[in-house]
Amino acid sequence: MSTGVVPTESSVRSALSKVKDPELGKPITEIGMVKSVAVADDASVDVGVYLTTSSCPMRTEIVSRVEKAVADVPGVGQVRVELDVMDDEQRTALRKKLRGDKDEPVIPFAQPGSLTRVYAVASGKGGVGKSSITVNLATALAARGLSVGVLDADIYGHSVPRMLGSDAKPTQVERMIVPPVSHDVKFISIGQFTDGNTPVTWRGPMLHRALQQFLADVYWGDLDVLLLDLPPGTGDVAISIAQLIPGAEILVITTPQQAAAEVAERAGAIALQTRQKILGVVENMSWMELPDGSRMEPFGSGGGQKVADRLTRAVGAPVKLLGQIPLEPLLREGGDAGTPVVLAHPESASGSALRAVAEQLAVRKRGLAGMSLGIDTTRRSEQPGNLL
Ligand SMILES: Nc1ncnc2c1ncn2[C@@H]1O[C@H](COP(=O)(O)OP(=O)(O)OP(=O)(O)O)[C@@H](O)[C@H]1O
Repeated sequence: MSTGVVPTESSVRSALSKVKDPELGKPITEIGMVKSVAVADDASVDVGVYLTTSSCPMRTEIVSRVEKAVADVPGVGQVRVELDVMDDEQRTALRKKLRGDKDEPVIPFAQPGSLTRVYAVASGKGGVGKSSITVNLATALAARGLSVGVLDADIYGHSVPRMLGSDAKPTQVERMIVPPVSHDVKFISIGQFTDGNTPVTWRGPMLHRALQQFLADVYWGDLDVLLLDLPPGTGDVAISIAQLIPGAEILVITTPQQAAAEVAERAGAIALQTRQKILGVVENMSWMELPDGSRMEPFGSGGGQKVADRLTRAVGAPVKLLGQIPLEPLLREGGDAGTPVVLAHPESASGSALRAVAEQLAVRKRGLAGMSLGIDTTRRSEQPGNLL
């Protein structure tokens, strides 16, 4: 581009300050990723960029962001990007910059004053669509401009990566784990740390430790919302979450079916023991629309409202049915293809219903919805996991 303007190193650096690392979400100039900038007489520019690790999965994206930003600087001719890898000292400096100088990482969401809303998505039974709903709510909230993370703690299913269409592995910078991003959602899954489809058979303490690590060692950045996809049932993980993030609120997923509603209600009742707040109930697979426009209810009706009513009575404050999601092939196809239905077909029946639930979560003011269950748990069963 010959505009007569001569590019300077400072104009190039100022353009680079607008380039963010795709995973860390920070300007590359701030986190020590710009190694060098050289502007030649012929107005071509050489930029040296440090990657955090040599196996950085985002290298192509980083190069293209840098090339584009520099090429847009008036007067710049050819742009060449040369990659290098940070040494240990640089990585330590980066980790300290992002996480502070603490030896033991803390769980940011458990700190007083944390602005991240943490929603634990729970169901009594497997297969009611908990992961599908988690992923759709996450991407719908991200599409609304919120900064969103998903922690897939479903040791039996860990289907979040597939539903988000990404098999990218997290990047490790010393002890800090940087989550991959798909559809603008940062995500970490137990599945990223195991081989293929090997079932995870961790129990109690090991699982607790893994969750603690995912919450403390993962660099989530400043999230507006963190969604946790819990394994079905209550048990160990729900108790761990309650201990690790006492402020997490429970979103209960059920189908309209009586039996599913009963177990979902018990899953919600775990909150009574852990004193967590219940955010609301979502009923999935509520009806199927037939070609003539009529609705068929393969799983019966009323389960979601029943769970909401029973939980309302149990906690003594309103628990709302936040939405009913129809059974629709597009939703399953979105999950299989890795593009959630709220993005692939936002106007579909299931897409609209899910977006309406996301809207309620997005506009929710902190501390207003959900109720603190001021119940003395000490006199209840000592083994809350036995509830189910
Ligand atoms: N409303 C829906 N319409 C069509 N298919 C759906 C719907 N909800 C979920 N499914 C499909 O049902 C299957 C189970 O859903 P999903 O994996 O989300 O359930 P889950 O409760 O997370 O299960 P698990 O706890 O076993 O991991 C998936 O194939 C998903 O695509």
